[in-house]
Amino acid sequence: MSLVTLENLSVGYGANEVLRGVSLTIEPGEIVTVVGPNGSGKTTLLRTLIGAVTPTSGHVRKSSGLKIGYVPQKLHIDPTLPITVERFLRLPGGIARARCIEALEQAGVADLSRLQMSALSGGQFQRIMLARALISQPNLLLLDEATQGLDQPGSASFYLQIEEVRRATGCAVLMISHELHVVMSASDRVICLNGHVCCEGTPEIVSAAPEYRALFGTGTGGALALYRHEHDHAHDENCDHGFDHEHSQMQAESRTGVAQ
Ligand SMILES: Nc1ncnc2c1ncn2[C@@H]1O[C@H](COP(=O)(O)OP(=O)(O)OP(=O)(O)O)[C@@H](O)[C@H]1O
Repeated sequence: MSLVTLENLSVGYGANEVLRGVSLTIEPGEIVTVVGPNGSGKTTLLRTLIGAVTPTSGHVRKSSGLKIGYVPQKLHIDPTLPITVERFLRLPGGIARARCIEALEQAGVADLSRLQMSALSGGQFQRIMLARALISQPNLLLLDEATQGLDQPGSASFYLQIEEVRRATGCAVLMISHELHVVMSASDRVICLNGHVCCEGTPEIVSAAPEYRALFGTGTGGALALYRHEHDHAHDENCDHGFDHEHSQMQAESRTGVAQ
């Protein structure tokens, strides 16, 4: 049974309809990446999943026993606040120390528990956010641009950790990222969102960074050209991702790891 099923979901803020007719499923244990241009509704999709936004129409069906862990796009902690990593993770109350340590281990940062939150590097901070999301032992992990601000090795390492978390816990992962060349190596499926689901398919690894940069620099059309479009639906006039299916001959490697 699917962990989550979205049926014909539409979401808006006042008169601004951000998502329309979105249908998708998340299966247990799969890693799914959502790509799409700025403002295409990616964050809104995640926020709808966690119940922070109410859909205007359609349904969100969750399997019984679904537990979601959420790593938000940004979390600001007052740098003058003296608080250790362990204390921060146990803040909600009732969290056993052993569970806290286990989550830190799953996030690959067991050695950071005694550090001050203000002393963490950007990459370490995100690992702590990951540990925080893992504390409740979720079977669905949502990541919203979780590597924003990290350098490429930092991002690659973070996503390898996500794969390790999936291997160790069996949780499904739904993540948003712009770093397609890194993220897609870890993804089973990519969903292209632009208000609606433009298309979805299996990702391919882009081998050469210059090609990646060239494509990424061309905006949405380039970014979305990074994976093969394996769908067979006809595009309607609302789909404006600007991708020419006849010119998708990207150099790609087999699923061996992150791009160089
Ligand atoms: N709380 C809100 N109130 C009103 N409008 C909002 C709110 N949150 C998002 N929007 C609008 O909804 C649209 C989609 O925003 P959303 O953050 O979901 O897109 P996104 O694809 O995640 O964008 P980005 O890639 O820039 O993070 C944007 O036009 C945004 O201005």
